[in-house]
Amino acid sequence: MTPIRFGIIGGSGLYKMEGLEDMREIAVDTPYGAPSDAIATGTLDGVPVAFLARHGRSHSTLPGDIPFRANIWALKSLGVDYLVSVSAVGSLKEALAPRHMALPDQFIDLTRHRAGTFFGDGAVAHVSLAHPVCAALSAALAQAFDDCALPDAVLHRGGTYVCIEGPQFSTYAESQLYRSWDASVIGMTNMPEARLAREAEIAYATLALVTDYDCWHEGHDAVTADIAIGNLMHNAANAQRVLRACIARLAAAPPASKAHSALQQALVTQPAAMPEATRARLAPLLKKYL
Ligand SMILES: CSC[C@H]1O[C@H](OP(=O)(O)O)[C@H](O)[C@@H]1O
Ligand SMILES: Nc1ncnc2[nH]cnc12
Repeated sequence: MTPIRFGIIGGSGLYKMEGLEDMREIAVDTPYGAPSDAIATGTLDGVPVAFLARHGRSHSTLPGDIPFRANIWALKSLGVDYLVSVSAVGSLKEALAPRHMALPDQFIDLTRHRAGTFFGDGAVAHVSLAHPVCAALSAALAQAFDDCALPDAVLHRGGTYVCIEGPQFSTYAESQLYRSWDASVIGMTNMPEARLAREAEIAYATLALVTDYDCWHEGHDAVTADIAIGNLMHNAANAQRVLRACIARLAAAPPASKAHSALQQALVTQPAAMPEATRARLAPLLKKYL
């Protein structure tokens, strides 16, 4: 099968990709079970793309129950090496208002109960997460945003995304704590997604859609799911346009990404020394190192 290099994970409010032609749904079986949903493959303006709804198309999976390893493994096995994650986020800064967009470039991972690595079972690797977002992919998203010239749309470049376990939103004290860390946005899903993408040598970047001011802002009600989804619906069409423009840019000139060689200096156990079953499980990740 021809590799599908460009992947999109849609979060809250983004359950399908508009404009996907010759669409086929693929139920990928992985060593980590089934992904969140069937993966929709097709072409966007002639470019092969794979789309996956992170919580399932009917939004029935909690953030902590998302099969992150199955999702990333499945996309990797299709050939994805550039992955754009779309996520609803709360704002931790006055300047990032609801309905703005942001391109976070750092994460603080406060999740507690999620499987966060493909390695283990006789295979040791330590990838670098110093720069968890692919700068080139994020730049392509920023350029795509400019290409679209969306009236009234605002994009913030950079910033730190705090990933909480959820599913409850934060307490006021927690929200103030994250603000004191100078974090920009808060969500429940980008970790361990970003760390697994790095282990799979997939360039990863998040297009964050600001839906609320969490619960710290005196002039705004504390976030509820209804508030978040309501604001997101206003932004979903814009997000789809930015994604489409981004894919066109990437296809025209796929940028170099350090993520594509993340395992080169990370593998401690050589594949030949790994148990056969582990090597088989990691095959899509290790292919070029075997
Ligand atoms: C419905 S608001 C809370 C929900 O939205 C975000 O999900 P995603 O990143 O998939 O858009 C947030 O992390 C929560 O899961
Ligand atoms: N305030 C918030 N906290 C966590 N996840 C969110 N997703 C959207 N808004 C959020």
